[in-house]
Amino acid sequence: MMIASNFKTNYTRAKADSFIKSIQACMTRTKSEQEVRIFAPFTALNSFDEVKNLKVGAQNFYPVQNGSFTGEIGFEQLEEFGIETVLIGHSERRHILKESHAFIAQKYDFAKARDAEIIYCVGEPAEVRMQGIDAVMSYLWEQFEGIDIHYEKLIIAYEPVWAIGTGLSARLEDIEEVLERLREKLSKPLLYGGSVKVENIESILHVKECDGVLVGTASWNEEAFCEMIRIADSVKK
Ligand SMILES: O=C(CO)COP(=O)(O)O
Repeated sequence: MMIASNFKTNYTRAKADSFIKSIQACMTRTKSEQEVRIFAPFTALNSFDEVKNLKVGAQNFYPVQNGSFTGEIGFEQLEEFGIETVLIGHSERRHILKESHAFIAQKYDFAKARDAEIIYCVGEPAEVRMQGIDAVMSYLWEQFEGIDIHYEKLIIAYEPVWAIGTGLSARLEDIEEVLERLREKLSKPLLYGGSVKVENIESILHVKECDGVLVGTASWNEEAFCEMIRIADSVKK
């Protein structure tokens, strides 16, 4: 399974380096078999390759190799650190930073053309959830418009917007229902994100179509993130 941490706009370079080295040690000590990803801020990127199943990824990028786009980070700047996994379509980029779906799809195609691993994020806002599962699925499938769902290195993260950062994850039956409906058309790994923490990760990972988690807040504590990885190692599916 995949256990991913999204640092969002947190951690200095020094603290991120210490965190990542701590997780490397944790995975070596526990002989973890999980695929672990840490999405650190750009300033914290470096080449961390001591543990084969731990990769540091980028939370964002501008869809060019390089060029004249003041303030942006292109793929050339990611490749310098051996970054080969990216987040695309996170709800905070869609709803806070107002990134259009067309631009998200453009980033997707760019990353795919560079053979990057992509964690593609989808999720509905509360007002859609209140209209019921059919409205939720209609909203989610719109987020796949123009997205190659057969791309070999695609991983999908279902993150209901209303569960992100609230401390209240979606109910297990809601997670199961959405993942099962996504599975009707998608063959790639399905992650859940939205207030995952030590206390609920085991039950979430036992959800039938759940192949892992994408964690924000609770993963910013290295002991907690190491414990989540250990719990994932204990889950037999
Ligand atoms: O956005 C998320 C991961 O990308 C989830 O954040 P929280 O775990 O803080 O709800």
